[in-house]
Amino acid sequence: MTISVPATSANLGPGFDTLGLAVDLRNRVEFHPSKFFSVSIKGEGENNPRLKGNNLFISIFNEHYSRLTKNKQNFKFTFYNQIPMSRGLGSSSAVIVSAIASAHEAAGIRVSKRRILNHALVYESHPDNITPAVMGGFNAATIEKNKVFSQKKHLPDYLKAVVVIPNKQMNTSKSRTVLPKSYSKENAVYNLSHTALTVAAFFNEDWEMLKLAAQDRFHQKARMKTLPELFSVQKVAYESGALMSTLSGSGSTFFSLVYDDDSAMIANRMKQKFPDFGVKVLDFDNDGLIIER
Ligand SMILES: Nc1ncnc2c1ncn2[C@@H]1O[C@H](COP(=O)(O)OP(=O)(O)O)[C@@H](O)[C@H]1O
Ligand SMILES: N[C@@H](CCOP(=O)(O)O)C(=O)O
Repeated sequence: MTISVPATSANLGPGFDTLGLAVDLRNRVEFHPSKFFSVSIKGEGENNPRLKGNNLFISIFNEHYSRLTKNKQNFKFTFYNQIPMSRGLGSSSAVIVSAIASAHEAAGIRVSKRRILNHALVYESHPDNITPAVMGGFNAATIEKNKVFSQKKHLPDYLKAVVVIPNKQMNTSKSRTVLPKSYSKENAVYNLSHTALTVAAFFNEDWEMLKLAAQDRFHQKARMKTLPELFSVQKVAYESGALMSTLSGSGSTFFSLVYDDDSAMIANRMKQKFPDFGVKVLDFDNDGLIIER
């Protein structure tokens, strides 16, 4: 059995804990029952000994597998990881979603994507990464009574993501501690109106509106100050024609949405200006969680 889940870019400027989209960079896991438990990792995390044992995936998988089957069974897991960890591309969401889906598959129980998403909320309290990780595309999401309610927009092929990935890791829970404890009414209204406009621009495919809409007063500045080159990354992205350019999740990656025709030029500019950072041009992902039986 193979399960794969895409990377995600959350917040998209003003939509803190609300907006997110999926990009075509996937973590894939293959597994089968085995006499002995084993973990093999290829790609991101392959040199991290902490991931070879009871990592986040394994603990969530075990929790769900024993809840569903009341059995103890060993599995051999092989992970093919493309999503860099703690860089704001939703690696933890991908792991959470794939562990829950894998446990259901291993137990022979078919569940809806919506059910998997609601289980994922137990491990990640904000829905902006887990929703596109499960559903694909652009999503606006909220939580009511411990359930995720969301709306998805399919993203067209003529748009691409240019992601600039610094070496510096930014742990999400740590990065949430640098945020203000409260916001003025003026700033709250600012983010509310810009989030509404961002959502409308995505749904109406008014891409030229995104630069204005995707401005934020809640979280980006405080986080970007911990890696000030990110201000230059955003400036170069906009000078080069990016349609929107925002801190990806809690960082450190910077996400730009661009026209396909501009993507190679913008990526090359980024590579020239920021030679120490990784730069990738990615398709958007409209599938989310994929289960191959
Ligand atoms: N492939 C993976 N396998 C196991 N655990 C992972 C993997 N990717 C991420 N994690 C877990 O998620 C944590 C990173 O989560 P977080 O700081 O929220 O970063 P991100 O922005 O990438 O989601 C890692 O420290 C690790 O515990
Ligand atoms: N809304 C969250 C998003 C975190 O995304 P991640 O990819 O950095 O885990 C936040 O801003 O903290």
